Amino acid sequence: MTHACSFTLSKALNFGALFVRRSKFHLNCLPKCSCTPFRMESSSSLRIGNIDSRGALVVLEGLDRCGKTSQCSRLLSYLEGLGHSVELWRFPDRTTSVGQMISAYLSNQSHLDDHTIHLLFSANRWEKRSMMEAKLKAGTTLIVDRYSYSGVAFSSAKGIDIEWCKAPEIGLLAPDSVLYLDIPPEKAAERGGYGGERYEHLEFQRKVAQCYQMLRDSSWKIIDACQSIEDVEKQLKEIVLDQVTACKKGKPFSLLWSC
Ligand SMILES: Nc1ncnc2c1ncn2[C@@H]1O[C@H](COP(=O)(O)OP(=O)(O)O)[C@@H](O)[C@H]1O
Ligand SMILES: Cc1cn([C@H]2C[C@H](O)[C@@H](COP(=O)(O)OP(=O)(O)O)O2)c(=O)[nH]c1=O
Repeated sequence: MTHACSFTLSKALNFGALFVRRSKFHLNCLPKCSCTPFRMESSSSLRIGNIDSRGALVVLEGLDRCGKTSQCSRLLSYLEGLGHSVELWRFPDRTTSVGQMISAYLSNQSHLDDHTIHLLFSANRWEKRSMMEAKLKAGTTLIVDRYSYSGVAFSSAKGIDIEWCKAPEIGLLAPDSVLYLDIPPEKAAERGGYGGERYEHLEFQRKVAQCYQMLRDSSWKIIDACQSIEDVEKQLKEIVLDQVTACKKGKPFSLLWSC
């Protein structure tokens, strides 16, 4: 078990280092705005007429306890009720061996260098990337609880350079919509349920909130998460349905890092 873990860890770190190196190449080669839409050719695309219909990639982001989990499951039921193909995903995905290392770190059972854990979070997204693309192309909408923005916000809140944090995320699929559940850190802390996990401290969450602000782009919708669960849900449903419709009509994919 220890062996398997250290093997995976070394693989993940090699992979991370490779990405940070390759990202320099990417940064130099890509146009300034790397979210230029493009079509990904594949025989497995769902083609309706001459349109590449696909599922939407919808990401929920925000501080711990902002209400992501509650809203993700409501969105899932809503879209399923309308007859859409939809799945709920979350990052970190703690089911993989990389995910188990992350889980041990978050629950303070292991200690890792800040850069190392950052690359593991990123590797955890990369190991799901091809599955993500396949699902979307097959027409399934993915509602994702946390994504690259969490990766960058939480690591840069520790003082790591933000561009360094973004680098290993370059080339992942860009979300069609990022729903940011906005809540003052003090309010989120009042909701309780802060367990023993590593980042569940008010002072750190304040820094994370500031870092999230630097990541906002045109794909973001900011929702006041202090409203009732039902009011938040109503707003999210509208935004998500618009995206699902746009993607069904063949909205092109984009890649991170979004501008
Ligand atoms: N809009 C809301 N108003 C009040 N309480 C909420 C709201 N949304 C979620 N909660 C409660 O806050 C806690 C954390 O919600 P959860 O959905 O697990 O957040 P997250 O997944 O972002 O950590 C839960 O007890 C949940 O019932
Ligand atoms: C996805 C991701 C999460 N995190 C952090 C955010 C959370 O504090 C923690 C675990 O996420 P999660 O299990 O979603 O916790 P919660 O339900 O409280 O939101 O990991 C990162 O630091 N980097 C990442 O890339």
